[in-house]
Amino acid sequence: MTLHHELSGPADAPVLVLGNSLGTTTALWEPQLPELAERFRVLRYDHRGHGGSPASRGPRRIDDLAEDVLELLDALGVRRVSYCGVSMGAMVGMWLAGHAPERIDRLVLCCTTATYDTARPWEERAAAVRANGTGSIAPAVVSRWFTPALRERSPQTVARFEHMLSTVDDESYAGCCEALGELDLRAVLSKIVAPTAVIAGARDEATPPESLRAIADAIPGASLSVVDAAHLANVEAPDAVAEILREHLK
Ligand SMILES: O=C(O)CC1=CCC(=O)O1
Repeated sequence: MTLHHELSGPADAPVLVLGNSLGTTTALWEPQLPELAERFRVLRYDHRGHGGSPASRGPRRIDDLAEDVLELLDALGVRRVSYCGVSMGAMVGMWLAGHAPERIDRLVLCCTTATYDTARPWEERAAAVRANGTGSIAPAVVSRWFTPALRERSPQTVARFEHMLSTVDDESYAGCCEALGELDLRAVLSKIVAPTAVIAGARDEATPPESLRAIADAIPGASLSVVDAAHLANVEAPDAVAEILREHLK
C-alpha cells in the first residue's frame, strides 16, 4: 500500500510526520503547516481510502494503518521521525511509538483515545456507511468535530470538512470504524519512551479530556495540555496547538 503523501520544508531538516483523524485528509494540518515547514521536513499522508490514498478492503486493525506508515517511511528512506497525530492519526502514533520505538523521536497525541468502552457505535457507523455511503453520516459526525460557536462563526469550515469526509471511500472508512471498535492500545502506553505531549479539547465529546488524561498518566513523563476546542482542536484552536508543538518539538 503506497499512501498518498506530501513533503514540505527543507530537504535536510528532521522529519516530522503529521497524521490525520478518521475522515480527514492532509488538509487537516493546513493551520500549522507553514510554521512547521520552516523547521522540519514535514511529511503529511492520507490514510488508506482517504484523500489521495488508494482504497482498500481493510484496515481491520489499527496495526494495518501503522504498518502503512512504516512502509511509507521505508520507501522514502526515512529511519527516525517525530510524529504528531490527531485522533485516529494519534492512535497510529501510539502504536508506532510503542511497537517501533527506535523510529520515533518526539510524539504529540491530540484528541484521541487508547480504547473505546464499546464497539457498538463503530459497528453501527460501519454498517451505515456500507449501506448509504460516507456522505450520509457527514453532517452528524462533523457536527461533533467543532463547538457550536465555531459552527456558527465559520459554516464554511463545517462545509469543507463535511465535503472532505464525504470523499472518503466507503469500504475503507467502514474498515477504519471496525479497527476503532476493537482498538486497545493501553498495554503499549507504558512502553513509549519518546517524549510525549498530549493535547485534549476541553469540549471534545468524541474523545473527552478524561481519555487524554488516562493516556498522559500511562506514558512515562508525558505532559497534558487542554485547549478550548472540540475534536479537531488543531483547526478550532490553531494558535494554542501551534504553541504546544513549538515548545514540545524544539
Ligand atoms: O469521527 C469521529 O466521530 C471522531 C473520531 C474518532 C476517531 C477519529 O479519528 O475521529
